[in-house]
Formats: sequence, C-alpha cells, structure tokens
Amino acid sequence: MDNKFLINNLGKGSLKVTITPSQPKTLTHLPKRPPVDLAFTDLTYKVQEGRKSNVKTILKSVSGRLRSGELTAIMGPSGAGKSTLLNILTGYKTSGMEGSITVNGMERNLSSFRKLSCYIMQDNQLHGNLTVEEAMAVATALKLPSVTSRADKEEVIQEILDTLGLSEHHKTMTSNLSGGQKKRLSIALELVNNPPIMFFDEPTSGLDSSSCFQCISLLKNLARGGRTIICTIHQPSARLFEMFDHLYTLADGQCVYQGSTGRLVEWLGSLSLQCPSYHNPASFIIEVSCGEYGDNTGKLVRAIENGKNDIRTGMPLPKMAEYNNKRDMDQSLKTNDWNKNDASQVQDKMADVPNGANGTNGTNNLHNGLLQFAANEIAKGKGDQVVQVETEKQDNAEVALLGTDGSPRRYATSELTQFWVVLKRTLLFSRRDWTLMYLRLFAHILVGFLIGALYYDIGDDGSKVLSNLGFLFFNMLFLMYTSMTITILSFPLEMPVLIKEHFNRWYSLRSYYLAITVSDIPFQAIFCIIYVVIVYLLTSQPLEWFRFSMFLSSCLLIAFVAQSVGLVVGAAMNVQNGVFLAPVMSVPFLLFSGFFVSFNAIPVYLRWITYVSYIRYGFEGTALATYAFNRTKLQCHQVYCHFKHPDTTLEELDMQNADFTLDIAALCLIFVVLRISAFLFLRWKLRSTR
Ligand SMILES: Nc1ncnc2c1ncn2[C@@H]1O[C@H](COP(=O)(O)OP(=O)(O)OP(=O)(O)O)[C@@H](O)[C@H]1O
Repeated sequence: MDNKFLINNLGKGSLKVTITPSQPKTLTHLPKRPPVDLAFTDLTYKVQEGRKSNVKTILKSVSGRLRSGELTAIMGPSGAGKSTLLNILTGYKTSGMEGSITVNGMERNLSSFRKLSCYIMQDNQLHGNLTVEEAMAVATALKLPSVTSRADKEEVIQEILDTLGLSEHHKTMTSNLSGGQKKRLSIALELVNNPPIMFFDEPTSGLDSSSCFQCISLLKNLARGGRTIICTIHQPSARLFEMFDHLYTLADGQCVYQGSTGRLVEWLGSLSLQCPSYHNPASFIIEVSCGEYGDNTGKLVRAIENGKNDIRTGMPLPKMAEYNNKRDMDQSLKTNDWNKNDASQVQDKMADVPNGANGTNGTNNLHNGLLQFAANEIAKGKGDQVVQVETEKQDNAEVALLGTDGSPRRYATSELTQFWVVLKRTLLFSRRDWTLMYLRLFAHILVGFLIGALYYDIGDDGSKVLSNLGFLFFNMLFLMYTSMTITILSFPLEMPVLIKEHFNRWYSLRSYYLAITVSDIPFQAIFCIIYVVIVYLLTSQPLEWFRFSMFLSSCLLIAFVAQSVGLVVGAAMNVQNGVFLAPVMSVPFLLFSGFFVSFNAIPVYLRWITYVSYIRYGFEGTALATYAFNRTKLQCHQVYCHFKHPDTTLEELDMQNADFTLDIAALCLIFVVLRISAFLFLRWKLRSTR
C-alpha cells in the first residue's frame, strides 16, 4: 500500500494529514537507544513549610503515562505543580515523593533512568565563553565513549548542527546566540548521546512566536524519531497546541486532563464545558482549571481518574454517567490501567498496522485509531525535517535500561577523561576571560610596586623592623583577599551549568571539582611569584636563596589556602552572603595571626584560634624566613636600634621556638582540609538544590 493511497483513504474520515514535500533529515550517526515509555501512578509530593508539622501537598496522587514517539505537553495554571511534576519525573527531585514510576512497565531505577534521559532546564545553562563548535566538542568528548574516533565525533556534531540549523553558527560564541539558537544548542548538546527520553522545562519561554514554532517543531521531530519528549508549557497558541500529540493538564496538583490534544474539546464538551467557537482550546482548559467557568476541578479530576484515564484518539470516551458508580469505575480502571496490562498494549497493536497484520480487528474505535496511527506514520515519513533515530524495540526492559552497550557505568567516559576535558575547558575560559586575568596580573604588579615604594629598602634597617613586620603582615592580607575573592565570585556563577551538566551525567562531581581546583592554581602561583619577587627585592629582604624560597613558599601557601576558603564559601553559599561572610570570617584569623598580639599575651581560652589561623602560619613562616636561621645583625643608622639583632624581633613575636617546617605542614594540612570541605559543601549544595 503506497502512502498516497492510504492518505486518500484516510481523507474520507475526519482525519487531516498535512504532508510537506521536503526530504526528511535523519540523525544516523547517533548511538542506538531503546524507546522508553514512562508511567506514574498515585504520585504524591509533599514539602514541609516552616514548622515541621506544616506539610504542603503539591501533587495529589496523580497518575499518567508518557509514550515514546509522542510530544507531550504538561500544562496548567501557574502554581498547579507542572515544574514539580517534571522535576519528579526527571529524578531531579526525589525526597518527599510517594507513588510509583515505571519505565517500560518496570519500576524505575533512577540511576539507569538518568542514563537514558536528559533534562533541559528553562534558562539555557550554557558557558558563554565557548563557540557552538567547542561546546559541542566538549559534549561529545564527555558524553560519547572514549573509543569513539574523532572523525565519528565530528560527524555526530556536524549532523546534529545541520539538523538543528546551527551549522552556520558553529563559530559563534554561545553568549552571542539568539534565545532560540541558545535553546537549540541546549538541545543539540544533550542530543549527542541520543537520550530516548527528553524533558524540557518551558522550552518556549522568552521566545517570539516564530522561534516558539521552530522550537516545538524541533521537539515534535525529535519525538517522531521515537523519543519520548515531555515539556512543560504555559499557554501555547492554538497553532503550537495542535503540534502536541499528548496533553497532560494539572490544576491544583491534580490531573484534569490526559489525552490527545485533538480530543480535548470533545472531552470537555462531554462534561458540559463547551469551548466557545474560535477559542484556543489550550486557553480554555487553563481557564477551566483556574475556575473561570465555576469550580470544575473536582469533576474533571474524577472523570479523568486523576490521570488514570487517557482520552486517546481512536478510543471511546469514558462513560460519564458511570463515574459516580464505584463498580463501574473499577471496571473502567481495569480496562485502562496500564500497570496491570502490558505497558504498550494499544501502541503495540498499532505498531503492527503498517505491516498489515492487524489492520482489522473488529472494533471501529480501534480501527480508527489504527488508521490514525498509520496516517501519522506516513506523515512522519514525509514530514519536514524529520529527525529520525533508529530505535531498537527491546523485549527485555531491563536490558534497555542498562543501555544498549550493556555497560553498568554511570558515565560514558572515565573520570580521568572527564577531568582532562573539564580542565581544558576551564583553561580555555581563563584564556578567553582575559579581562579578569589581566586585572589580576595588573593588581599584583601595581600593588607590588606600591608596597615596594612604601617600604622601600627597609628590610635590612634595624630601626625599621616594626615597619618591616607591617610589610610582612600586609603581604598576608593582600594575598589572602585577592585569592579568596576570585573564587567566592566565580564559583557560584558556575553552579547552574554544573547542576545541569552533572545531572545529565556529563561528568562526576569529583572530576569536575578536581579540574576546577587544579585549573586556577598555576595562575594564582604565577601572580603570587610576580608579586613576591617585586616586593622582596624592592624592600631589600635578605638576598639568600633559601630565605627567598621560604618566604615565597609561605606566601604561595597562604594564597592557595585563601583560595580554598573562597571555594568553601563559594560552594556553600551565594555570592551576596559569600562576599560579606568571607572577609568577616577572616577577621579572627587576622587578629590571631601573631602580628597584633603575641601568643603569650592572648588569653588562654582564646589561644586555640591561633592554631586554626592560617594567617598566623603564613606570617610566622615569612618572619622566620626573614629573621631566623642565624641572620647577621641588621644595619643601624641611628644611635640605638632595639631590633638590631634579629633574635630580638623573634623574641618580641614569641617565635624563638617556632618551627618553619611545622608552619608549612600546618598550611598544607589546612589546604587539604579546606579543599575536601569545599567538595563536601559542593556535594551538599547540589543535593540540597534538589
Ligand atoms: N519547596 C517548596 N516549598 C513550598 N512550596 C513549594 C515548594 N516547591 C513548590 N511549591 C509550591 O508548589 C506549587 C507548585 O509549584 P510549581 O513550581 O510546580 O508550579 P508550576 O505549575 O510550575 O508554576 P509556574 O507555571 O508558575 O512555574 C506552588 O504553589 C509553589 O509555591
């Protein structure tokens, strides 16, 4: 049976099939993945508000089914629970949830499910400092197995960019892309490993009507390729609304409609809710859900069984009169309950149609459904820019969930590869973000010369030892603040992209954190060395290599430790709180550094603070480098120089018995503890945002 013939036959019925003549574009180079049907039953989501006893129920025992090959819209009034439902279905939110979620009829294993799905959040979380091509290269390097050849990866990139209309912009920085292009790039990045189930939170937000149309067309084409595409959407135009295959509508945390978009008006009409002529059905269902036509929510929820019923094209409408009758309701549940039946009951029957095996089965409704399906199939084949992906229908759902490669690994690449890719990307950002780099360099050189001029040639002057100690302390202060603030500011800005990429299984948190941690160390080290060389020479500190190395190592460690403090603060809190708290938290460390008050003068009950004050170890390290190890007497150009002998200075500072090795060891220990703490805070932050 050729396509044209079937379409003519279909033309006799009520179906309308639009065929556009362009050749379908196919994604042939992507890895094969199984189709995925997602179902949820009696899903309840509660959160605690304020006091522990105050529990708010956001989703109230909703059920539903989202099929492969369909574009599903989750709609509802503001606050109805759309984002919450999406977050639960993606696995982004897990605590506070009750009910069951099944994948291809089997209880969902979240870890396996996340390998099959991707979640494209509302605000395209992209790194602005990469070109489209580079962003795609990073995605392929992280999301495709390492064994994939470079040529294959490039082919995948080219194919996706071509299909999504981004190949013209492959050299454009992502920050310069338009809103619609950013959205397409977000999709392109996730499409690399061909996830069979894709979730989108408000994919059309911020787009004009033409971009909205393009975006939804793209999602529709992805669905036609066999994927399960689910997105939340506020209030689409009638034209956009028609493009969705399946509609799931929420009102006040309950399901008021589930079924094909084409049957919405008919279904509402059967419940005495007549959609006015020329009125957008999408607007009508929202208005009904908002209560603009009276309080119909309860009636709709009961009729649709809170999502257990599905108003499918080609299936009879549930008989309304029977819904108040418990016995009939149970009967209805039996015939519609996909948990008890084979998960793909209807669809599997439909799937045989093009082969002609089950073309007639005796029931008109099913027959209509089969014809509709066949029409859809033909429309798919002829559609404009159909993004097809060969999917393998697998009998064993478990095999499917483990991925077609059968690999139980969480990530496509090893942690070492992830580390290298993220490190290279971060170094590229640093190179691109030259303003910040030059600013940092400029600040270190400028302040170095300023300090050099202020404390010029005082290092060997016995009458200026107190000024020299001020210079040593200022070094600590300067290096601490410059290193700390950079990470406090930059780390939280990375967070949204980290959340997205980590959730979508691009890399492990460990690899990411190691790469981020390592990436800034060389820059900080270079800036610190430049600063120390300038001030050390200008202030005439002792020109002995071993003293210089001790001085430099203390300064470097202070910079690294302060950077780690910035990481902890940046990982644990937002920029506003961090910018305030970090300097305030540093005050006790500065006070107990040994510069303002010597150790013996500190009250015993406060002395413990000196042991955790990294500034103390740094200050002590530079003081020892300058005055200990049998330094010769300082020059004295006055009648009496109290600090002419370096040991006097050490005595005044209570540092006669201080051990430089211990200072370095303490700084190293604090560094390690802080880096581990920053990682733990980051992990906690990622978990708590969910
Ligand atoms: N953690 C939370 N604590 C308290 N209430 C919450 C929490 N998360 C969500 N809610 C509430 O749950 C309801 C549903 O929120 P949700 O974000 O899912 O709505 P929505 O349908 O996506 O709304 P919108 O279309 O406006 O984005 C809202 O009333 C919201 O205030």
